[in-house]
Parts: sequence; C-alpha cells; structure tokens
Amino acid sequence: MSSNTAAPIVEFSALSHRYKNGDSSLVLDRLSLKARRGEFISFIGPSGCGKSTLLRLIARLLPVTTGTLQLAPHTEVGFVFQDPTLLPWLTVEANVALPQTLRSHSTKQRPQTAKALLALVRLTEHSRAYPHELSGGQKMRVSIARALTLSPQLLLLDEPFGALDEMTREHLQEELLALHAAQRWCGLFVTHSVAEAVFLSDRIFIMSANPGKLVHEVSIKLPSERDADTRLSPAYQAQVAEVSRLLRNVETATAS
Ligand SMILES: Nc1ncnc2c1ncn2[C@@H]1O[C@H](COP(=O)(O)OP(=O)(O)OP(=O)(O)O)[C@@H](O)[C@H]1O
Repeated sequence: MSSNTAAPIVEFSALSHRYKNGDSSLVLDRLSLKARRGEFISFIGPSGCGKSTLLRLIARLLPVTTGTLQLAPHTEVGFVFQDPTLLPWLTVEANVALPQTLRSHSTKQRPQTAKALLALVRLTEHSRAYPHELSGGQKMRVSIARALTLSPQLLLLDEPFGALDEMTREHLQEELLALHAAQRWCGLFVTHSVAEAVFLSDRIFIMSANPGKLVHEVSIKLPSERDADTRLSPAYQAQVAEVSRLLRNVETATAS
C-alpha cells in the first residue's frame, strides 16, 4: 500500500517518556518508528503500556524530553479520541467545521468543507441535527469527519471504536478504510482488538508494558482492498491467529 522510499510523515527514535506528576516510572522505553504517507499502522498491547501516551507525544500534546520525534514539514495532524467529544450546542455540520472555525491562521492544505466530509461519512441527512439526536456510531462518524477537516497528512486514532457494538464497529472499520484509500493520510491507530488491527493495518506493532516497548512488528499481507468478505478469508484468520499468539506471549511475560 505504501512505498518504502517515500519520506516519512512521522519518525521517532529512542523515544522515552515519564510523567512528572505520576510515580515518575518509565512509561515508554526507547521507541523507534518511521511511518510514511498512505500507511496504516496499529498499536496493540496490554492496558497501561503507553499507547495513548505515544499518540499524545506525536500530537505534541505532551512534550518530548527523551529521544527524537519529527514530523514532515507542514504536517497537519488530526486526532480522533475514543469519546466523540462533540459540542452539544452545535449542529453536526458546525461540529465538523469547528477546527476551521477555531483556526486563526491559514493552513498549507486546503480545508475540506463540512458538507463534503459529511457526504463521505454518510451523514448528509443529519447535518442539521444535534449530537444528542445521533447514535454512537453516527457520533463517531462526525468525530472522524471533524478530524479530517483540516486535510491532515497524519491521522491519530485512539481506540475510536472501543465503545461501539460489534456490527457498528465493523461497518465503521470498512468506512475508515474507504476514507483512507481515498485520502491517503498516514493512520496511527490504537486498539485492543486484534481482529480490528489486522483488518485495518499494513503493519501492527505489539507493545509490552512496564515499561512500554515496541516488541513485535507484524506486516499484514492482505490485499489492500478489504471488505466484509476479507474477515472470512483464511489469510485474514491466519494473521489474526499470529498476532493473537504474539500478544498473548507479551501479556504472559508482562504479568509474570
Ligand atoms: N497524565 C498522566 N499522568 C501520570 N501518569 C499517567 C498519565 N496518563 C497516563 N499515565 C500512566 O502512564 C501509563 C500509560 O498510560 P496510557 O494511557 O498511555 O496507556 P494505554 O496503553 O493507552 O492504556 P489503555 O490500553 O488502558 O488505554 C499508565 O501507567 C498510566 O497510569
């Protein structure tokens, strides 16, 4: 899906992190990675291994104190949180347009219109609705559309589908892949679901905890066009089994 020769959108090397206000133990221990345009990469690992911390560092919501972290020049970053975090007093369309409304300076990238994004996430008919009138899956679609408003080259997704039922979750995974195929941002995705990570990703990083490390990298060798039938294919199921086994080993080692 991606070329290995393209310049990285994000690159970090020997990236470590301690929270100063916490017990100051090491949360992330010397993580290194290069991610390129068009790549979809997932992070999976035991609870507390530092997945969210990693995304916050990449988004510059936390300061980098140890190691290096570089984004390609003029990289716009979008962030999708587990909670859709919509403003209840704004319509769906105004929520999607919010980053543009708040942005005081112009971006290099041309922003996408809220209307176009709502069409992409199949919510045109709900553009004048308020968040409380939407289902959980619809709210998450709005949240994704909002994150794409400033045409990011890098999209960070922190367990966005964790709170959704299985059916909705699978639909949204398919929609996310379609958006990715159309827009070719680099996606960094945190999840607890092996099946979800395999379905979405080009590469999966399995993390260990205490401290958090990238311990295994698995390349997903499935056709780039994936749909509901992909989940039934032996190749997909074999990769789910492979990642599950590696994750179980990591969790056993972490627990002991
Ligand atoms: N703001 C903070 N201050 C102090 N410690 C924190 C803070 N945020 C997270 N931590 C600690 O850092 C470690 C990693 O947390 P993080 O949320 O990054 O893990 P995670 O892998 O995303 O967890 P989960 O899978 O449960 O969401 C945990 O031990 C957590 O308690």
